[in-house]
Amino acid sequence: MTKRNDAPSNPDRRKLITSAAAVLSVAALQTPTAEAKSKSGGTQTGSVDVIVVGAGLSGLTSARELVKKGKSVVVLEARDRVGGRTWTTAVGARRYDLGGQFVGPTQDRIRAMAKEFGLEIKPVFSDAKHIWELGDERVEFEGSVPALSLLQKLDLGHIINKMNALAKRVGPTTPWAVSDAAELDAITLAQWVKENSYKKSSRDFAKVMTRAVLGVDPDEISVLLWSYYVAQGDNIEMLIGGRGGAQDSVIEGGSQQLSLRMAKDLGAAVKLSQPVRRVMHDAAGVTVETDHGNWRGRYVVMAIPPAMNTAITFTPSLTGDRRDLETRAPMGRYAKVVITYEKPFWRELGYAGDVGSLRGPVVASYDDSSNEGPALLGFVGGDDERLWRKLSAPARKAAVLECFARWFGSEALKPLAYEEKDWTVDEWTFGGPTIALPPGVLSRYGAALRQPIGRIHWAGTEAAQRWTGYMDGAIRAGEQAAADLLTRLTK
Ligand SMILES: Cc1cc2nc3c(=O)[nH]c(=O)nc-3n(C[C@H](O)[C@H](O)[C@H](O)COP(=O)(O)OP(=O)(O)OC[C@H]3O[C@@H](n4cnc5c(N)ncnc54)[C@H](O)[C@@H]3O)c2cc1C
Repeated sequence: MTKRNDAPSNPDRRKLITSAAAVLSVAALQTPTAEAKSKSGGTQTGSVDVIVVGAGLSGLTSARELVKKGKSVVVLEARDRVGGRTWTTAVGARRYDLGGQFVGPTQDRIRAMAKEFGLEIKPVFSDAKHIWELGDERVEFEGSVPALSLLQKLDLGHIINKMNALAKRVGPTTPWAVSDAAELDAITLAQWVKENSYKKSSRDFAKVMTRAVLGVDPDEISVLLWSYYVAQGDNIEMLIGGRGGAQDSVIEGGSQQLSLRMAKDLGAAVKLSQPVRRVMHDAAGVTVETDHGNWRGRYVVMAIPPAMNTAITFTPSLTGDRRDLETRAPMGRYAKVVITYEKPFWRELGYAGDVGSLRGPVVASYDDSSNEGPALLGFVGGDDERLWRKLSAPARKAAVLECFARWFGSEALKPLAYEEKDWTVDEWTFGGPTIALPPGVLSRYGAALRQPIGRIHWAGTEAAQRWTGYMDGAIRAGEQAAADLLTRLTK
């Protein structure tokens, strides 16, 4: 069970808690009767303005914004903890993030929330040598430009510039509306890179990039999806960048603290271990069924990955574009490993700890040292994850440590502790870090990512209009869903 031990520290937050308590007591008064039978036959547990499904960053943000404006909410969460794809947990005697972690310079919403909670955002160590391992070739370099041959650099620069220009044209909000959306959605990123590059190193680069960023190989996603994703995060350099990029900084003490702090403020409104099984909706309201009873609300916010909705029965069923989207929206194949050490031996050898590699299974690594002590982290994504997942636990660990030993020497084989989390086999996420839409989906069904259906609104990072797939996007989408509902609730 996740600990919730943070005390309120500033007057604004105390005000929020007080208003949350007031709203919850009003909600309790509105409860028809604690044991009354609902229309569907289950036990009626309570009645609120808005039911939020999912206590990740997005759902909790929605709930928090609604409570701030005096609305009553309940947040129903399947797991026995809040935070969803953010999870700060024990790695040996220390604590690290096994889910979402990095914060970039233009991720304003997560930065604002961290600041509000008094959490420190610290740059990742990166002022040393970086490693790229493409095929059997290993290149080491300092600064941001990899030590490739002139022709390789020109070729890579060419496709990066071309992709950035395409992303700018497609834009971060309605990629399905560009005139050639169907055309761009009909080809895979792999095809596009092949047609627009001459060097194998550029194609290898694309594979490292999509495995590390989305947990898929370039032949699995459409070029429209990738341009949209790049546009949401500004440009490729920002998406893949360490210092100055999306991997610039981390929240000291772990990202899950944001959700823990929000849940603490929301108090009894957050219900853990309550998987939602059914959502009944009509013109009068919504009834949401969990294993522990039913909740009645005026609206519902579904703050879970699109594919997770397919495990819930909607009555009447979600027909049309939304259902088509959900059944065609796989998550990336993504695992994260954290390895702790006595000392940061890689730094002593002049390395930053970050690597991009195609040799597998670890596709990207970073220095993960914090106040807790020295550590390295790695991602296993795309096809490598599929193969790695099939190994025994000791073989998976050995394969990961082998990567770090290849990069930083045999000291890497003597960790204090090792922990892995394969989100692909997680019951309540189905993969990570986010959806990776294959060709033909975004141009047809993209608008359904955000379009409410009657009293059902969609949040979750996948609904964001900036930084989709990221923690920042989750917060933005949560804020947007709350703002939309506040407009409807005050009509
Ligand atoms: C390994 C990994 C690394 C990542 N790294 C980064 C990073 O460095 N930086 C970054 O910004 N982002 C990163 N991300 C992405 C980031 O974590 C997510 O974008 C963000 O946390 C999503 O939040 P959310 O609230 O939208 O969804 P979630 O966190 O998925 O929350 C949804 C919640 O709904 C619950 N749920 C699902 N089904 C039901 C149901 N039927 N009933 C009730 N509850 C249900 C789930 O248990 C979950 O708690 C990473 C993700 C992963 C997996």
